[in-house]
Amino acid sequence: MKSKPRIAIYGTGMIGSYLGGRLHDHARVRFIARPHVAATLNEHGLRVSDLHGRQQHIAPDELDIHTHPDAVRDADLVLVTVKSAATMDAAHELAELLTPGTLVISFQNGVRNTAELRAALPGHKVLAGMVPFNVTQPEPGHFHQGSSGELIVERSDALAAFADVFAASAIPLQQQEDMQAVLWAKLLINLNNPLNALSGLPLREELAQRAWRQCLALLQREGLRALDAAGIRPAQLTALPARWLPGALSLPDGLFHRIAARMLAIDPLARSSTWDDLQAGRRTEVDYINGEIVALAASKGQRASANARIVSLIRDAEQSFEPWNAQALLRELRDAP
Ligand SMILES: NC(=O)C1=CN([C@@H]2O[C@H](COP(=O)(O)OP(=O)(O)OC[C@H]3O[C@@H](n4cnc5c(N)ncnc54)[C@H](OP(=O)(O)O)[C@@H]3O)[C@@H](O)[C@H]2O)C=CC1
Ligand SMILES: CC(C)(CO)C(=O)C(=O)O
Repeated sequence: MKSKPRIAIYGTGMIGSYLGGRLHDHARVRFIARPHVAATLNEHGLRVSDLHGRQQHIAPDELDIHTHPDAVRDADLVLVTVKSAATMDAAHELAELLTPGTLVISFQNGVRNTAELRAALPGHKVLAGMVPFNVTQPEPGHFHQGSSGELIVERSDALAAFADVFAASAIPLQQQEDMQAVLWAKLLINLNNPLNALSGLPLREELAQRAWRQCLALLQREGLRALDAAGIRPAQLTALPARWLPGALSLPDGLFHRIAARMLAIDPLARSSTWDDLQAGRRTEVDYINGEIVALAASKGQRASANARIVSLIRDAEQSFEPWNAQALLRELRDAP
């Protein structure tokens, strides 16, 4: 019988815990975690569940948890699941430790993590990945997938040894050639992250309200304009092409709820990872999401004023959080200089 591959989770948080938990029965999963995360998992074990009703619990003594990066040494595959600002540090740590030729997949939001990992890990195969769904932690050690979608990874022969493991773990890998198109399309969706955080509402409640969707439409229109100018065509990740999303989002509530029911098929408690960061008092990824649109627009001689305003509002919220009213924020974004 073939032995199970060794998969290391580098950065055990929402996504790392969930993916690692799912993979546990079909691979030798090793979690590289911060001490407080390791303590939680060692006390409660790891429970993973999803909105389709799948449940799995792994007892503490079955988990292989480490708080030192050294534990990554003998991995066959490393899943990088740190936030974007931590990628460079993770890349340098991995460069010291990985056996040459180890496969690395970035399962992170943002469009530059894979390039950063590749630059620091020239002797390794680094693939871009994308997580379409949301993960929350309803109670310590319990990680819940609150929306649908399949993992997407850059097409590569190197995945042959792992594709069956992911499929058997009910997180199949969809392989695609043009990952920049996928990552930019995901980034357009992630433009909602700061809005969700500023709303103080779960995603489903926020997106059910037209004024919040109009804020998102405004941010996406600026994004699409910048992508057009740069000649980047975002992939289609939702039922509608990216280009049609601002129009659909701007529809009155009744009509939107009828035509976009799938967009609202989200667990009632799910929130964006930017909300998680604000709640935990961490610096958010806003520079790697809305900040990317501001930078791309500027490189093409355009302005993305609404996205720039959102970046500065999130900076303020990182210091002191006050939820926004949707109409007030919409006015603020429309009036952004
Ligand atoms: N949460 C979600 O629902 C989704 C998240 N994503 C994306 O996935 C990526 C991961 O997000 P998420 O899981 O939410 O992030 P989390 O902050 O929950 O988890 C990342 C963990 O990695 C730790 N970490 C950072 N650097 C290191 C290191 N060098 N060694 C060991 N541990 C480290 C962090 O600790 P510390 O905080 O102390 O640095 C943190 O505990 C992000 O890019 C995010 O945008 C994508 C889709 C959905
Ligand atoms: C899944 C989604 C889009 C949820 O907002 C996300 O990527 C995030 O929270 O960072």
